[in-house]
Amino acid sequence: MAGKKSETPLMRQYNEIKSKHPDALLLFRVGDFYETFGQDAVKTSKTLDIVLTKRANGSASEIELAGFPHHALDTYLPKLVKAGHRVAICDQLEDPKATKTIVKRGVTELVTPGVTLNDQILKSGSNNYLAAVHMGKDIHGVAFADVSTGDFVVAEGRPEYIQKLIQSFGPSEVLYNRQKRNNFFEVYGERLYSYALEDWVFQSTTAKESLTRHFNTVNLKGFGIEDLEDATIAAGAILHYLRETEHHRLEHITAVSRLAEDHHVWMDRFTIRNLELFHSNSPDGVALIDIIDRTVSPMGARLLKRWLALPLKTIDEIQRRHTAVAHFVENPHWSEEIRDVLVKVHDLERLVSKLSTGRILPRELNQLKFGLQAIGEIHETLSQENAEALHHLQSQLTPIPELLARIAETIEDEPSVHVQKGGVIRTGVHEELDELRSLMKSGRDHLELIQKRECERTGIPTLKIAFNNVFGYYLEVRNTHKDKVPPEWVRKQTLVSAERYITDELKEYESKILGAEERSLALEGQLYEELVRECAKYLSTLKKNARVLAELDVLLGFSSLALKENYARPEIVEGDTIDIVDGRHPVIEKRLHAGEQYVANNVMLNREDQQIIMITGPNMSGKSALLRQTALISLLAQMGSFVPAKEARLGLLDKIFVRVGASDNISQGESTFMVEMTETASILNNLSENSLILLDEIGRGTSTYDGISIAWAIAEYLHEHPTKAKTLFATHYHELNEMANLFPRIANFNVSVKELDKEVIFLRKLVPGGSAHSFGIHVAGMAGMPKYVVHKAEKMLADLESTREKSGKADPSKPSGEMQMSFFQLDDPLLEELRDDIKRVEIDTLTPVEALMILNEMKKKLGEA
Ligand SMILES: Nc1ncnc2c1ncn2[C@@H]1O[C@H](COP(=O)(O)OP(=O)(O)OP(=O)(O)O)[C@@H](O)[C@H]1O
Repeated sequence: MAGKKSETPLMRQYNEIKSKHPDALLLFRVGDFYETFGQDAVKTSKTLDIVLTKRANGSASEIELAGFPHHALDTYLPKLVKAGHRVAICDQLEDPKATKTIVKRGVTELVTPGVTLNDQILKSGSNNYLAAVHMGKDIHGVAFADVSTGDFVVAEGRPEYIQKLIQSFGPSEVLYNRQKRNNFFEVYGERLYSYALEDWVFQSTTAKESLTRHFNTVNLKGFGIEDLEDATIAAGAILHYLRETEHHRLEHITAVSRLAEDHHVWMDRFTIRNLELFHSNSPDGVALIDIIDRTVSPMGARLLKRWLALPLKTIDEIQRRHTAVAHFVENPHWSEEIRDVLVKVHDLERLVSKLSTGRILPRELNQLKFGLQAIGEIHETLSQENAEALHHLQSQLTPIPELLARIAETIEDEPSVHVQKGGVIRTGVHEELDELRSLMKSGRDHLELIQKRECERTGIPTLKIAFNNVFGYYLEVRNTHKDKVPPEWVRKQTLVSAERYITDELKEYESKILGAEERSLALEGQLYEELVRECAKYLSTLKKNARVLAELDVLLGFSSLALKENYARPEIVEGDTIDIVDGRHPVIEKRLHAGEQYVANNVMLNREDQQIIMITGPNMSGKSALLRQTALISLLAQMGSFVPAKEARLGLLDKIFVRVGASDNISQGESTFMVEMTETASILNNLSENSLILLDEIGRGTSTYDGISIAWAIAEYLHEHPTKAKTLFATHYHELNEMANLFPRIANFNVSVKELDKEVIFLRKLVPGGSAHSFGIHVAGMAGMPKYVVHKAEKMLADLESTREKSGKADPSKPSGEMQMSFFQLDDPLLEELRDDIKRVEIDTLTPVEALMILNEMKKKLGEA
């Protein structure tokens, strides 16, 4: 305990530092070791599988202890952080030799899952985001920062939007306001790695001050976030946390940018999950990103993820990307050459961050050199091509030949790992350094001469000169030759089989050599720092270059994908058509067994005459694949990629919704019908004219009639809704085929199968028309059900169908008067008035209280009638 009299000074110092970081594991540097004590030691020994010991705590009490050598930090730190610990690294802040009292110590870095620059913790192709969420009254603000790349973005909007962003960005750590803990977990769930900050951090003025101070600006107007109060507060919380974790050199965070909700295609988190964009939903599955990622640099891989999470909505920008990809596709050899150069760029973005924080290693400076070389070459190649499509990239790429030359002239080709070890700065860079080095060399040469001379003089053949830290250079004599040692040698140490001696001459040269060495190392360190500072002047140009190279990498990746997988350039058109010829599912087509061929299909949707396609077909026929491929083709197109189809004419989408009937999600433990309905309800409340909606077996989470009725009602709602959102509805309720007769913009298609002697052969071709029955029993047979079960089921079905036909009841496909009546076609005057009331309501600006008042008003009208 702090302040206890019996405590050793070391433990007193430890306790004092630990009290400032109670929730972090404190790695306390003692000599060559990092030590942990008490509960920290218990956790550390468990996580790292190292020995837990006990030692007297300077008093009668004992304390647990676990430690490891300081050079093992790179191995152990990632393990601790990946196990979910926050780790405070406490170093010795002064040379122990320079002080007579206890060495000064302090925390130099607090490493948490969301804040780290450690290459062993970071994944090269992914960003490592720290997020902060500020929950305003109705609007939430979010900020994402990746200290390893300098990325810093903010957004604000309704909680669903922020949830979706959090899902897309996948932060490693999320900061929130301790006072709003319950609310935070209610909205964002318990699965995130989160950390609570105090309420005062989430204040508008504090945040603004901290941001303007960081960016050295008067206000935040230049970043376009001035009016985003909640987002600004979140961004402020991030900066606060970075300071708290001892990250003070953040010059590489050069700007904060705003993610505008209306700039990108809206996909909610259910859609992202159901389309398996980033993760597959089955253990052995493959996600879309795994198929489309053909990038060759980590920066490209990260940018691709960003593009996939945020597909574009502006025709010009999308077409600019397509045109560049087309250019690469048309010039494959030339493109491959650029890719070969890009491979050499390394992770320029992360190198820039290391520059800014001053933690760049000599060989990383050489990587920067190769990156600069590559930039020069690529710039040159792009300029020669002089293609309109590439102008945008070429014009933003800025070679920095002077910096390239400076690094090349200064750093050795094969420098040692740490500058403290020397051997980093080239000869010819600094006169004094060269002199010191030759002094060291001649000193060492002279030592060799001494050794030779004394060998001859004394007749000791095995005499050798060596060095240790305790008494410097010495002469070592094996015991057998002890008697030949001259009297002027001074004995320093006796070993089992040898003795060690020093001489005046040896010490004279030692001081020359050591003095030169010390001075030369100091000088190298100084020159290295100067170079790093010089490089840091180019931070923002380097960052911009990194960004351009990342974009180039992604576009080249798209072209490689297009060539290898036979993708075509989509035509982006004004209007609302989706017209895909011979479309394929990008992931499934790669996962078929040998000999199987993916069957391509056409899909045509528009708001005028084919708004909703009702797709029936037996289980396993390929309905889900068809639905998803339609969304994925649009999504790929709006990211800037070519698409797996022969042709595609695509009107821009602004929202994509995918919902899957409950039982398809059973593996995720979310099979309740309630989840299915909640997810679907959120689509119906967020429709837009350019939405694409995919409903896969919606309604099957409940009994058949319930399910058919709900599916029917949803399809009818979508048809009647003024947005006329394009919809693909997969179902094995063939009863829904009746809807095509009643609603002009609903069309029936089925995924065809051939029946041969009660065998079902999947043809996987989408053809017009409904299907007569559900084939479920055939599939049961295929699945190896005992024959008895299959026959019994066939008989039961036949019986049920004949009973139903006789009674003519409860079949929504033979609509009763009520079923046919559409909500929007009611002709009762009172209901009409109510309908008008509803239509007048402006949901966007409606407060809950106003909604209640309107409802009350309507109830009154109904009561009076
Ligand atoms: N067009 C296609 N060409 C070749 N194989 C396909 C095609 N579409 C689907 N498949 C194969 O069929 C399998 C089942 O497809 P899918 O899941 O789309 O069927 P489904 O009709 O939705 O079935 P369920 O109703 O049981 O969910 C896929 O995993 C894939 O292997």
